[in-house]
Amino acid sequence: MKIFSAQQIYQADKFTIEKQQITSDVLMEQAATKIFEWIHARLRGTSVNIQLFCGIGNNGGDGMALARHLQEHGYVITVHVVNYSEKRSKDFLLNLERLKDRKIWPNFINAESELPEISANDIVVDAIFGIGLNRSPDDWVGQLIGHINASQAFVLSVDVPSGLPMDRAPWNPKYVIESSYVLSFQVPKLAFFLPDTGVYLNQWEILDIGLDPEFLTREEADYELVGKHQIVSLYRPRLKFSHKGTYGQAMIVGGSYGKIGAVQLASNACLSSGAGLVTAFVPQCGYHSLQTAVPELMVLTDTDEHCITEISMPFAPKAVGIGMGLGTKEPTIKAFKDFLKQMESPVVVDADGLNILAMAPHMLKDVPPQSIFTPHPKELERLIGTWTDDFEKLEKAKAFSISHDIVLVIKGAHTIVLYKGKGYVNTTGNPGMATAGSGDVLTGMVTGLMAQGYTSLEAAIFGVYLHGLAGDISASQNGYEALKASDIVNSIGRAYVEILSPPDVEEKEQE
Ligand SMILES: NC(=O)C1=CN([C@@H]2O[C@H](COP(=O)(O)OP(=O)(O)OC[C@H]3O[C@@H](n4cnc5c(N)ncnc54)[C@H](O)[C@@H]3O)[C@@H](O)[C@H]2O)[C@@H](O)CC1
Ligand SMILES: Nc1ncnc2c1ncn2[C@@H]1O[C@H](COP(=O)(O)OP(=O)(O)O)[C@@H](O)[C@H]1O
Ligand SMILES: [K+]
Repeated sequence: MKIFSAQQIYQADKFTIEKQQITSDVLMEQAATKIFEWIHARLRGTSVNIQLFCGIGNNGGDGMALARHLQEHGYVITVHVVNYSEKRSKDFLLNLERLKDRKIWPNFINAESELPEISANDIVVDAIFGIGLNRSPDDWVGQLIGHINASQAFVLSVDVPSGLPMDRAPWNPKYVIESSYVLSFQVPKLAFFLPDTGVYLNQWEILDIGLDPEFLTREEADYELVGKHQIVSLYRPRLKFSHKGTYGQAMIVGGSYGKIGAVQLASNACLSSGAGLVTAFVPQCGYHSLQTAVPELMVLTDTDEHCITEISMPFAPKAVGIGMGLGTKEPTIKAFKDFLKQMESPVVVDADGLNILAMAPHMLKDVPPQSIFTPHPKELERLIGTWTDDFEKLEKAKAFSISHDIVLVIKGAHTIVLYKGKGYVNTTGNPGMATAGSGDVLTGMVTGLMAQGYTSLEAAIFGVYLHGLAGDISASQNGYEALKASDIVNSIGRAYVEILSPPDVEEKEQE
């Protein structure tokens, strides 16, 4: 699913109005009707107090139109107009009049007003600001937002949580609605998926308000939300007359004294993701544990007991994942440097491999094109420097990925894969995966997919989704806290089964 910028959403709006020869208030009515239907399907006329807070732009207009539908169906409503500007939008005014025609008189709130009482049992509809927010809310509006947040009422946001900008961090983190549920129009918004701004919403859902499909199909987006539908289209089926050679020989290089487990996790994940043959290259201290723990694995060792000093590959692997538990000792750095010089096809670089590159950026020129980097936030900062907010981080990361021709996997709650200026936002995974070794598992999986012939970009997108899904399956069985990285490996098989199962009704709708 495409993720459009606010600018593109306004364009879609304009295109739809022109092509379908409708007025803008028809679109607003469609949006408000969809929200009403959503609420009505759940409340079925329950006599709960619904307090609507409406701004004076089109987001507020949506709120006013919704208020009318709610009232017509007998709901108990209070309508507040958050009167933050004299520049009221045309469709807001139209819907204000329609409300007054039905003898509903909103309560106008301005800087001098007392804050309205909100009970924890009320439902708040948040229609103060939408995607048009372009500066900090005034202090009195910010205080009203704080008051709503403190009420503990269920807050349903129209389109976006009010006060949340679409292209930067909030000016004042307290002046943003903490939304229980966001009903967002037509397309998901990037801010929902980034760590600094995603915290303002609990759940979200997309409502189709009838923006023109021609525009939605034709318009290119900088970011895409990756769901099961996209993943299924990347899947490469196993062939009946195949053999292990068909699925490639993968190599996992890493480990140092006390950190052999990282290689074990990655190698196991590589095997379970479907690679035909997997060989681990480790210092000698890792030999026995790996041979015992993973019988399917072949093990090669360095001449050194405790760390890697020279990476010799007696065969040409189809894919290599390197870096987990590697350490950054001088001889290891040299071995890594020689390894990069020797490699021509893309490699997957993780953990200390990335730390070495951050310490010695001149080595970046030796990284084969289309290699995959899988940094967590700290490793990313070492590579690209600090950032002021997530949006700047993404711009810097994109520039890095383009200049080095790297598929950059920015790990997090919503991992984002960047390549050639485009971002792919993942939708699987859970907080149980914030545990030691889960990144090693991802590296093994992505390497295993490359061994099977997936391109770098496909392996990154598919691997990240599969990894998150395996984590979700593990969490559904044992909860978040007990989830260990090895559980993720054990769920890879079920994750494949889930990907290949026919879509259920909800998934079909999202396609
Ligand atoms: N294509 C779509 O997706 C549709 C969008 N609609 C609604 O329209 C909304 C966007 O409406 P608007 O463009 O009118 O913008 P908003 O309703 O988000 O904001 C209203 C206006 O307030 C001003 N403003 C911005 N920040 C301010 C601040 N901090 N203090 C005071 N004033 C400020 C701006 O001039 C802005 O246009 C969407 O979020 C959505 O709710 C719907 O009406 C239907 C169609
Ligand atoms: N809150 C979360 N929600 C979803 N996925 C998460 C969350 N926290 C971590 N993960 C995932 O777990 C992995 C952690 O990787 P990393 O930090 O490198 O772990 P390690 O270095 O211990 O192997 C990443 O793939 C990341 O996306
Ligand atoms: K809103």
